[in-house]
Amino acid sequence: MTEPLLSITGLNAVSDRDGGAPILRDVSLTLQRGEVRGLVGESGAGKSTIAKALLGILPRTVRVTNGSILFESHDLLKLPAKQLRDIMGNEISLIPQDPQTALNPGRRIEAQLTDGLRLKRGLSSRDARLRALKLLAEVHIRDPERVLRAYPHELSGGMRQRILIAAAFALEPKLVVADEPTTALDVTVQKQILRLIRGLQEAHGTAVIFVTHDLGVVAQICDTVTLLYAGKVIEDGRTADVLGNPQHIYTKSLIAAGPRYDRPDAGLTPVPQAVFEQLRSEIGIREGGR
Ligand SMILES: Nc1ncnc2c1ncn2[C@@H]1O[C@H](COP(=O)(O)OP(=O)(O)OP(=O)(O)O)[C@@H](O)[C@H]1O
Repeated sequence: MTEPLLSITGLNAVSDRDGGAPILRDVSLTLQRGEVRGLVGESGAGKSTIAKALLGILPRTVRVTNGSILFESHDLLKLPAKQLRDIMGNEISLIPQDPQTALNPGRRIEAQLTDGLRLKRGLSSRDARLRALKLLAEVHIRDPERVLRAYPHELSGGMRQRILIAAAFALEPKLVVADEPTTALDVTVQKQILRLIRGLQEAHGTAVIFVTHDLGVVAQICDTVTLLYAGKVIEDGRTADVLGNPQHIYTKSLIAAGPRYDRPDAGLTPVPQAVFEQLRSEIGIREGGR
């Protein structure tokens, strides 16, 4: 196998907000170029913490105590601020969760899409505009000329999310981190957006880390998946293997709990309490604590 694009090894983090409670417990995962990996787990599993560590935006109250995040040959946890800034936005970019707040309300879409192309890629205003028009066409926006002139509030939530996706791919990054990008959207738009992200990553050969709490989303767009619980990797592998032949009882229960994108009429079966007890004892979480 070729050298991975990204390799997280033995990552441990604690919360200084919560008296040093563990947030990540020995997390390791790899990502090949062009691979789409889902990071899945319930609220508090540590998905966003991993995404933030990748983007160099961990809050001050989260402290990494051990481990490395190798992106190509650089350990993102050890890189000087300037080099880290060069990588972020250029080689690693983010599709944020909330299209309502992620765009600057006071600037036209053109300015927001062309800044990076001019400042980081040295394109002239004219070339940056042409590139922005092409990007908008790639995310299937009709009438891209009008959209470039618009302010965010003049566009629907689905349109704004498409623009954020275009922006994330604009500089041809090697890795896009998508942080629950479809949570705020209704189900039909959600499917379109997932297909769009998959189409763009295939066309550009970009690797994607896709943060979600939804196994249906994983089934739809991820090649591989890492399932987390309480900051611990519970299962990891190719999506078809993990979903088709789950090894851990937690994974089995989650799949049974649905809703399944391929079984939309299946009922909801909550994960049994005994499964959480088993998980907590395996991980070494004491009663009531972390
Ligand atoms: N700013 C912070 N400072 C300290 N601890 C934090 C901070 N943000 C989150 N945590 C803790 O880190 C743990 C993991 O949170 P994280 O947000 O990574 O989980 P998640 O899987 O992304 O959940 P969600 O789906 O709710 O976003 C939680 O126990 C949380 O209390």
